[in-house]
Amino acid sequence: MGSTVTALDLDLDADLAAERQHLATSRAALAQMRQRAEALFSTGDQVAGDAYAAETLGRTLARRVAELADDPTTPLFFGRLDFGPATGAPPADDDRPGDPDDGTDGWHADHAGRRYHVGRRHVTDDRGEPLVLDWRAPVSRSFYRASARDPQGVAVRRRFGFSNGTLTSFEDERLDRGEELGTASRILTAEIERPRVGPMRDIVATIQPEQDELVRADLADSICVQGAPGTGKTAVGLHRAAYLLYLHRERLRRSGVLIVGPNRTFLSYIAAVLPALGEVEVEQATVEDLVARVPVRAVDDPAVAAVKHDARMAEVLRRAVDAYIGEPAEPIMVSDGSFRWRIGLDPLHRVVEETRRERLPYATGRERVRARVVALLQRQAEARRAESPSDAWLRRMGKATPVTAFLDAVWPALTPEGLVHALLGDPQRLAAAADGLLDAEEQARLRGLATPAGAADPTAVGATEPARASARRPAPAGTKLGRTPKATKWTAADAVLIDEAAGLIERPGGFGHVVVDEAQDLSPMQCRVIARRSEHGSITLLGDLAQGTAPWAAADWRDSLRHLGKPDAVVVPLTVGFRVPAAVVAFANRLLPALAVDVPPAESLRRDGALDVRTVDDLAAATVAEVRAALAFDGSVAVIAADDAVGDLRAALDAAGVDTATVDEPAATARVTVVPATLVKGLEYDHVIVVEPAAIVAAEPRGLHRLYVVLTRAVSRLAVLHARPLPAPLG
Ligand SMILES: Nc1ncnc2c1ncn2[C@@H]1O[C@H](COP(=O)(O)OP(=O)(O)OP(=O)(O)O)[C@@H](O)[C@H]1O
Repeated sequence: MGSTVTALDLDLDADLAAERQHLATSRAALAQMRQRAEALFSTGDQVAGDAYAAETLGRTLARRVAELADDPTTPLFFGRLDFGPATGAPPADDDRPGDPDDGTDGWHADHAGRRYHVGRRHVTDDRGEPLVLDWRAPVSRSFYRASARDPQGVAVRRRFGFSNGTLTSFEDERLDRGEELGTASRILTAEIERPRVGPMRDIVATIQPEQDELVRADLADSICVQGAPGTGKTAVGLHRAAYLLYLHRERLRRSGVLIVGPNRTFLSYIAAVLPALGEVEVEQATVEDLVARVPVRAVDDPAVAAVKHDARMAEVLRRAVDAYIGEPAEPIMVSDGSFRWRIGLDPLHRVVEETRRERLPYATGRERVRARVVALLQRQAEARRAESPSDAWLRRMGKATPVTAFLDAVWPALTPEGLVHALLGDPQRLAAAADGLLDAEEQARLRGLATPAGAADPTAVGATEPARASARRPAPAGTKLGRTPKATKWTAADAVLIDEAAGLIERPGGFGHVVVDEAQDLSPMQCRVIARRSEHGSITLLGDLAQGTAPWAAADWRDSLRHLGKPDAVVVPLTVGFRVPAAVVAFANRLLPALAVDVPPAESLRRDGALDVRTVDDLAAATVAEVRAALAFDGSVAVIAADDAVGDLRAALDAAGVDTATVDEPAATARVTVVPATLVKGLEYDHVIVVEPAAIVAAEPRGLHRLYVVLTRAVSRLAVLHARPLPAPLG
């Protein structure tokens, strides 16, 4: 084709120029909104009535300023909706014009003939007219859900292409003429094929309809998303958090939203997504962070950890707490000036029994018993003195030595650490609590006495590779019980038990919504950690049973949901992959039959990408050569190997003059990261070089699952280098 300029080209140029103008106007308006917020912030203390009000206002305004930050490299809007003229009557079961638009209708008469730009946040001009609509606004929903079959009143959907914040192109779908691009959209393709660098980005511009359905699920709904690698589970969870915060701002600001991820590396990888969407107040934590009441200074043998993470421990602990509640043995006598009050054994029995039946948190129960004893004293005093005692009298009675002594005898004060310390340190106490739940061998393991099952000599001829690998690691020492809880060296599993105990003793505070990523790896007891924090809220559970690498990894989401206290949550599959190219998915999927999980197969949207599986003699030299070749392309490069091979590979790359980073240095400028296999879950890199799969598999009991995770990290290219034979399913 020649370069004849057609009328259509001129139209397109004019359109593009107009859109650029709208972008410039919107940016200027956002800058003004921010300036106004900053001006309010600096004068906030003058308008607020008192110091407290000034502080609250200051915080609100500071947040507003942060929310209005404009990142010149991210587009302020990414789409446009042109609603057609209102025609015909609305369907009978639908909203009427003028009804509040809840976004669930197919009738948009209120929007007929209007045009909206859809972006990351609302931007209005100085008269309050919208220049950009937040992607979470009800009307923006049509940007994600309208289709040729159900246009929802939209005549044209326009998507914009950007390069470094500059608007470079657009793509129209005339839904009113039955045109729809779906996943054939050039702009979607460019976005998913974009070379990855740095931390995770939001996907607001290209959320797909089945993802949007999850993102916009009701706050009351708990959902579980089962999705193959790269189907956007993490993205969906983060966008759901942002969406719920938008819709229920005040409520969730009070109760809070929590994101739980598998480790710090992952949390720092996703940390920038919510702030980029204007959400700066979401707490992100690992389960270890949530249970960090005690420092972890010891490591359990896997067989011991398995018992501590078992759901039966919840009942053991509950019984252990109950066992502290005793029977009253003698009456209470309190001297009160010239009076002496006496409460006999019968009423005391009734008080304890009644309180026990209420099944309150233990510490609340203790205070309830105290209050009931004081009430009995009060009744006697009133009968004798014919007047109501003062509050000070009630407080004094509550603290009277005989009352406290009674409480200490029948309902002693208890700390979570103290409870677990006593349970692990006292065989009789443990035997009583575990009777019929844990066998003698399991009880011995809890007390650190039993030889862990299967702990044959790891160096013996014929010992399995996992046994040899674990022999290279320092032997786990288990809990080192000191004389007091403080002097005890606790393990990570102990911290979970202590959190369970805390939940029995005190009523924990909860979040309005909790998003749990990589949830397939949670043990039943870890699920309960989260259940306690979402008892009155909802959860979004994200994971892939095929990627379960923990010894207690879930085999069925129903079990996890039960432990999470949300047995009725729906399990929704996501099956379209946005990360891993089809050829790489096909290679990794060869492992699936060996993983013993029932998961729906996923299909990749990506037809591009390259897979190269090679036998090599010298792994280090081949890795260096492969990294050099990868650096010729754009994007990030990761070398992934068994944990104990990482040091040598990094040294080889350093020696060859290749600058490398570790996963713990997210700000590092090096494009090459050397990643231990156990830390790569949830992450992605443009070009992935997997070194010696057999060693990755051999390093741990669920090594094949680990390898499946490792092989599904590549966005564009995967090279697999091996000196030993490939694990059977891949060979
Ligand atoms: N609708 C979308 N548009 C563009 N990119 C998307 C979309 N959905 C997901 N992605 C991209 O696909 C990649 C994988 O997404 P994400 O990490 O959320 O997947 P995941 O299911 O959590 O993967 P894993 O199981 O490996 O943890 C990310 O780069 C994400 O930005």
